Amino acid sequence: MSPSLAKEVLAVQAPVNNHDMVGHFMRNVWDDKGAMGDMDQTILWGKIHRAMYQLNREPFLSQAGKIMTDNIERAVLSLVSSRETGSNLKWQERAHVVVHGPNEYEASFFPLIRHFVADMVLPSLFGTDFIKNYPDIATDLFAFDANFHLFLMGLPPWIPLSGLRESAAARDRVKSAMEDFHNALVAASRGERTTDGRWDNLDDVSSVVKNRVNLWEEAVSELSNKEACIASHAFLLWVTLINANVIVFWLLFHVYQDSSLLAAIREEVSPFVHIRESPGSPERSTITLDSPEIRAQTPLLQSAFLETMRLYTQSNSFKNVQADFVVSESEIDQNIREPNSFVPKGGSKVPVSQSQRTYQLQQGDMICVPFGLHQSDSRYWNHPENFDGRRFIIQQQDSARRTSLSNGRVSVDSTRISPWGSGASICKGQKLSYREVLEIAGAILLCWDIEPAGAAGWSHPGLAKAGGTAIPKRDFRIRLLRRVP
Ligand code: HEM
Repeated sequence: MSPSLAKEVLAVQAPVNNHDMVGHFMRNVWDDKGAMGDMDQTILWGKIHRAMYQLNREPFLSQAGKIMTDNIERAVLSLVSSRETGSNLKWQERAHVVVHGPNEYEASFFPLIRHFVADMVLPSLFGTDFIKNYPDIATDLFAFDANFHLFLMGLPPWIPLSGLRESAAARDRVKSAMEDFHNALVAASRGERTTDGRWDNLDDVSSVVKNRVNLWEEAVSELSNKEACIASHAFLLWVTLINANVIVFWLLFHVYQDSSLLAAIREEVSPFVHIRESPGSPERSTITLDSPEIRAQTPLLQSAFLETMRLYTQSNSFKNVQADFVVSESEIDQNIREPNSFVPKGGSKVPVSQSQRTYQLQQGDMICVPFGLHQSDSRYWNHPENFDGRRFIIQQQDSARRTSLSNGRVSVDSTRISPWGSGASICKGQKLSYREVLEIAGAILLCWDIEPAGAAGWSHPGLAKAGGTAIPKRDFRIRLLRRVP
């Protein structure tokens, strides 16, 4: 489906929605026993869903963004470290870190990055007590997600397929953690304190999560059980962890193997990552991130980020049509899709008429918009199978902004892909994840040298199925050297 058609089909005012799909999804994937599909849809798609929009708005963005940035500044120099024990650095434990010498380590690349990113972002939404009480929540979430496609098909956990039972058990643990967390927040909002001290510090839970808990609590009093509420919290945890973490990994994977791109990105980002070295006592070295400037002044890093999204996100948007309506493809898309779509007229050829690019959709139709297909369509992209970190860079004639790129005024064109979806169900974590990926990737690129540990060099580890962005098929060991003394 061409981009202009996708935009029209998913436009906020188009008579389509995914409400039935969400009911089906929650039943199969999150095992909510049909509770969400059965509940009052005006409450679900009214105030409860609307509360999710706050994730893309202030004050949430500044508050959560600050917590995340503080976490990155505190942790990036200890991405791997011989001085920290594994107990408080889960990402090191998962990555099987081996210490080779002062400031030199070996680790499994994907688990290291995936868990590091999880530990940076989760407290900004769910607060520190949640992570303290459930330090293995990301591990469980990933174990569940490994068989996401089987759950989506509606397979019951007892089917003897490899790992399905374990994934279902991990899903149950995630749901039970969310229920415990929900109950703790409800108790705290009533002024009750837990006697065991596990939930004494819920002040740093984000406003959005607290608000959602309150709204669900109101709705739950009308419902026979909490299944829908718990599944909804688990869903938020899932969407937080299945894309950005993986994107950071693939972005680093491609940038580190291209020395000229790596050098150019480091040059571009370094004015906004302030490193204070402490030679002789490296544990006292610090970094601080200039968040607004990282978002405003790093077109090359952002182009590489978008290129990573183009190659690895495989988003599909499913919708049911609620009323008949008509959509039209743009002339540009028609010509790209069918370059010979000209018809003879008066001795010459003119583009096909608007009516030939128009489609009638009927109430009851089901639509799937496969964004990932467009992202790999050679009619839209030169050598779409290759990673080209500069692909989204555009010249910006009228901007005073200069970058370190040799050709002067440049910017990024983020309109060519829609990895966050489109329309009413567009990703509500778009802005937070933009900041998350740029800051984490930028800080790691400046603080660490990374090269493959195995003889196979940078050969691609292949792609495995996952609920969100495609993950690597096999382990990839790396050597890391800290650049900050
Ligand atoms: C690079 C990272 C991310 C990508 C590529 C991504 C992509 C997506 C996509 C494709 C959808 C479905 C859109 C549709 O159905 O049309 C979605 C939904 C959603 N995402 Fe993200 N996402 C990312 C990060 C995040 C993060 C970090 C959060 C949480 C803070 C988040 C929260 C959500 C929510 C709440 C929804 C459901 C929206 C709704 O149903 O209205 N996402 N995301």
